[in-house]
Amino acid sequence: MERVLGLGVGPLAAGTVGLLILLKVIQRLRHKQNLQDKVVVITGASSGLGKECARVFHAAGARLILCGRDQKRLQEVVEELRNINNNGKIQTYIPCTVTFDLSSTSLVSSAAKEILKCHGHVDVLINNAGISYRGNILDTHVSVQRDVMETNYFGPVALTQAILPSMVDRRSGHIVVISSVQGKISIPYRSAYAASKHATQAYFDCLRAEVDRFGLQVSVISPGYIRTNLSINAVTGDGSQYGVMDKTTAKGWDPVDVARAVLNAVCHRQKDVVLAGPLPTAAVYLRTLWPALYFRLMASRAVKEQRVKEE
Ligand SMILES: NC(=O)C1=CN([C@@H]2O[C@H](COP(=O)(O)OP(=O)(O)OC[C@H]3O[C@@H](n4cnc5c(N)ncnc54)[C@H](OP(=O)(O)O)[C@@H]3O)[C@@H](O)[C@H]2O)C=CC1
Ligand SMILES: CCCCCCCCCCCCCCCC(=O)OCC(=O)COP(=O)(O)O
Repeated sequence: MERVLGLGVGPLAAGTVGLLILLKVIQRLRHKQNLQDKVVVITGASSGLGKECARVFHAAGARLILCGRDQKRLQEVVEELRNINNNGKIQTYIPCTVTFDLSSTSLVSSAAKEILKCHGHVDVLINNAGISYRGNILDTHVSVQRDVMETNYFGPVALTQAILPSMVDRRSGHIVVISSVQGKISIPYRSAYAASKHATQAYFDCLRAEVDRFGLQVSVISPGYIRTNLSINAVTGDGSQYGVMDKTTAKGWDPVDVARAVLNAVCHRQKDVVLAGPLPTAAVYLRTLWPALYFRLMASRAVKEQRVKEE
C-alpha cells in the first residue's frame, strides 16, 4: 500500500495538493473582476460599513449610486468622495444618490426605477443597509419582529427582485448581501435580528442557484462585530432606540477592513464569506457538528446576560 503506480503516496499527495493550489491561483487571477467604470449600488451608504464600501469602490473607479433614508447625510458622503485626490491614477466619478426607506416595498420599487435610470443598468448591487435589535422575546412586540424583518429581509429582497430582470437581460451582474455571523448562528436576545439574517442567507443561497445559468453572481458576506453605530441604532422590544455603544461593537473589526473584504469578494466572485475571529467561526462549526453543546452554551449565555441586566 506504500506505493501507488510506482510512486510513493507522500509525493503523489504533495503533487496533487500543489496542482490544486496552482489551479486555484490561476482561477483567481482569471476571474479577477475590474471595477473601473462599473455601476455599483450601495444601500445604507450614509454611515458605517456602507460608507466605507463607498470609499473603497469609489477608489477602484466604480460609478456609485448611494442609497439611504437621509439625503443630507448621503450628500455629505458624496462631497467627501468628490474631494478625494487620487492623483489621476484611476478615473473616478461623482456618485449619484437615491433616497428611500427600504422597509416600504412600494418605495423600493420606485427607487429601483430611479436607480436604473442613473446609468441604464447596475453591475453590482450591495445590499448593506440594516438595523439590529436588543430584546427578550417575552417582552418584544410582534410588530418589532416584523419591522426588523421588513428592513433587513424584505427590503433587500424587494430591491434585488426589482433590479434582477435587467441583470438577467444583460446576462451580467453581481448581487451582494451583508448578512452577519448571526445569519449562521443565533445568540440570545437577538431573535428579530438573527431571524432576519438567517432568512437573508437562505434567500440569497436560493437566488445564487437560480441565476447561475444566466451568469450572475451572488455573494453572502457574514461579518462578526464591526465598529459602527449598529448597536446605538438598534431597536428594542418596545420599538424604542437602544442607544448604547456595546463593548462588543466598539471592539469590533475596523469597517475599512470589512469594506476591503467586500471589494475582494466582488473581484474574486466569492460566494459565501465569513469575516469573524476564531471564536464566532468555531461557534458556526459547533452549531452544525455538535448542536447539543452549542444549545447548552447559548442557554448559559442567556442566563448570564439576564443576570447582568437585573443587577
Ligand atoms: N456593525 C456590526 O457589528 C455588524 C454589522 N453587520 C451588518 O452590516 C450592515 C451595515 O450596518 P452598520 O454599518 O454596522 O450599521 P449602521 O447603523 O452604521 O448603518 C446602517 C445603515 O443602514 C441604513 N438603514 C437603516 N435602516 C434603513 C431603512 N429602513 N431604509 C434604508 N436604509 C436604512 C442606515 O441609513 P440611514 O439611517 O441614513 O437611512 C445606515 O446607513 C447591516 O446589514 C448590519 O446588519 C453585520 C455584522 C456585524
Ligand atoms: C470548539 C469550541 C467552540 C466554542 C464556541 C463557543 C461559543 C461562543 C459563542 C460566540 C458567539 C459569537 C456571536 C457573534 C455575534 C456576531 O459577531 O454578530 C455580528 C453582528 O451582526 C453584530 O450585531 P449585534 O447587533 O448583535 O451587535
